Amino acid sequence: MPYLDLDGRRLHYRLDGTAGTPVLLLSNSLGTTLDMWQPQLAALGQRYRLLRYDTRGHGGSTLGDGACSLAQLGGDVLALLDALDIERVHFCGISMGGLTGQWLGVHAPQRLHKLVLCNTAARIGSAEGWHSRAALVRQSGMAEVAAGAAARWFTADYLAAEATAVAGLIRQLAECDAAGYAACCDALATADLRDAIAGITLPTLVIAGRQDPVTTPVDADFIAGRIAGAQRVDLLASHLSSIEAAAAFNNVLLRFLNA
Ligand SMILES: O=C(O)CC1=CCC(=O)O1
Repeated sequence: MPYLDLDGRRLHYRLDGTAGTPVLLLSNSLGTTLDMWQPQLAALGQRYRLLRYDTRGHGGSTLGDGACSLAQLGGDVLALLDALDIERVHFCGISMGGLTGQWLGVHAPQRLHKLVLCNTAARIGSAEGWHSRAALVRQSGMAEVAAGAAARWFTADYLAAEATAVAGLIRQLAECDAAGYAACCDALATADLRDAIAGITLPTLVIAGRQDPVTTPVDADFIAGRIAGAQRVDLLASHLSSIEAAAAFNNVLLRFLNA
């Protein structure tokens, strides 16, 4: 289990695949870990070296002094690339990870080849909503947020068909460090890249879930409309489309990256 030490914090990551092949960096959503990319490993790992990490305050990555902003989340990615001596990567992030990708596309495009933004928005939710969710978990722990997550993350059909797999993800969310989760809610509360992403010039693919109630196809249209030349795809899924529609997700991603 490799860890990167960063000023009293540690960042948990995994780098799998053959040295010399292009690196695809995968960035997780709020309340998940690098394990969420399990459905991508076999399909994408044949062609790409896969670099995954737990976002700050999640999984094996600690929070540090407690504060968290989108710039810090983006800075963690740059610190990881520097530490591993990797100049440039393809970047794929989902939801909060997609916001981190947008931040990198704006502030560090020289470290990226192609950008894949999945089930995300240039501004996710509202500051008020994130502040109240942060306050809830700081006060009462993860139980209430975990209880509502399945309906935010997956369609009813997927929940019925894959109850065991979903239960595992929800259990992991319930065990998430409340302080780490809340700090990332704080980061989401202030993250607003609606103007800034117009400056992104990287080849970009924007993926939405047709039934995503959190970051909707309209949010994806907004991003694709602001980034010149961005490609735009809808999948038959809710919020965690990389899990719910894994085969289609992998195909779309490979077609874009391999082109
Ligand atoms: O609310 C959720 O659990 C979904 C979500 C919002 C931002 C993110 O990364 O996940």
